Amino acid sequence: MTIKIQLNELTKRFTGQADPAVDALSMDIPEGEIVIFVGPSGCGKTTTMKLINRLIEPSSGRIILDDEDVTKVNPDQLRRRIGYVIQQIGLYPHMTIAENIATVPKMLGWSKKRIAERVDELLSLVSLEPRTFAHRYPKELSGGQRQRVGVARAMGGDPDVMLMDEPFGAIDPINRDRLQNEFLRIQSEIKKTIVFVTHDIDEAIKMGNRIAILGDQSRIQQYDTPESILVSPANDFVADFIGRGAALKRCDLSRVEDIELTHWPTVDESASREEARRLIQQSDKGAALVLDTQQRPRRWVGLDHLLRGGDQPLSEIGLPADAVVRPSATLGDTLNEMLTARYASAIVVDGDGAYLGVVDIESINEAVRGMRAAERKRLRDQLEPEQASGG
Ligand SMILES: Nc1ncnc2c1ncn2[C@@H]1O[C@H](COP(=O)(O)OP(=O)(O)OP(=O)(O)O)[C@@H](O)[C@H]1O
Repeated sequence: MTIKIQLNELTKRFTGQADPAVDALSMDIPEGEIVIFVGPSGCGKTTTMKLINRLIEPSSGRIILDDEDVTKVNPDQLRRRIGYVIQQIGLYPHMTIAENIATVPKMLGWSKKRIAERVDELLSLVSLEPRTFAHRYPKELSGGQRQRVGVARAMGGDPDVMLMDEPFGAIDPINRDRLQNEFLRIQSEIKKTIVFVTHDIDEAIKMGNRIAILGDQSRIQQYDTPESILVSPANDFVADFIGRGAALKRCDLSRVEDIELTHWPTVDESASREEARRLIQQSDKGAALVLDTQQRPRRWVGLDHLLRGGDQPLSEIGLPADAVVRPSATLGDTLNEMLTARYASAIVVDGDGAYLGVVDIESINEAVRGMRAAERKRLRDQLEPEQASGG
């Protein structure tokens, strides 16, 4: 892991303020990752961002970018290496979209041709058709479109680092979700180092490779991957901040393919009712899954259905085999399916629809226990070398 930005005892005291707004913040920001600052209102997130690009000058401490101390370099030059997106977007209203995006490339003295190409490229990247949007003014765009222009403009000079201060804060939930997904897609291609501020823990978990949960004066309460924060919050502050839904949120980070599936008795749809009954009675389950000739689940047949008499074939009794998921489904989505399913379980099938296994409450419980155990092991492994050297 290469460290892109290092903050070293970074402190900001505003004049006339008794306490520092940011107090001796030290952290490493890895290259190519999205690091999220999340914390309550007024804890110092925005101030910290502005310290990194020196829109606010630190009272003390140092900022190291690419192993170079940039605490004292020319701030204008520093800011050309760092893109900045703010919540109110801050597009220049009297400039067209193309001119807005061209701001930094112009300052960098790029040729007209190179700038025009870059503007087109960036508009396409954020899914705005250049011919339609390049010559409009900001007021002729929707909020979400303006937000995308904000992101495109911050990327104008192709900076390695982007600071994004609640970039999707003012956008309605549906468009917000879409912009987040689009942004993650773009990031998977461009792999910038991104510092992203939000006060929404769900956004932090979705967007972050790492999350820094900040308390007052930007004091780090925990700085770790979303998984680790959800499975083992470092203290009560973090636990309160991530809230009661932590186990459920953790489920959104795991996939069916990562867990052990449960196996229910399966029976061919041409088999006899007698055979189905024998299979169920031999198992510890109350039902069997009827599969067609291509192993695709068709029906759930329970003992009660079989005991009810009649001579319809297995394919015509029981209940439809609904709640079907693929291995790539998240456990969160799978839980959702399970809640509406007759047997409180979801059937897992491969790409051809053939039966692979079942996820039930017990498999989810088992998965959560496994995550906790893995987390405990990780913490032990972290502690041991320290104990060895300290002891
Ligand atoms: N220019 C300033 N002069 C004096 N105090 C300031 C200044 N800017 C911010 N502060 C104070 O510093 C603290 C941190 O503010 P900051 O804007 O960094 O918080 P934040 O975590 O980004 O909050 P929010 O989530 O509400 O945007 C606050 O107490 C704020 O009042």
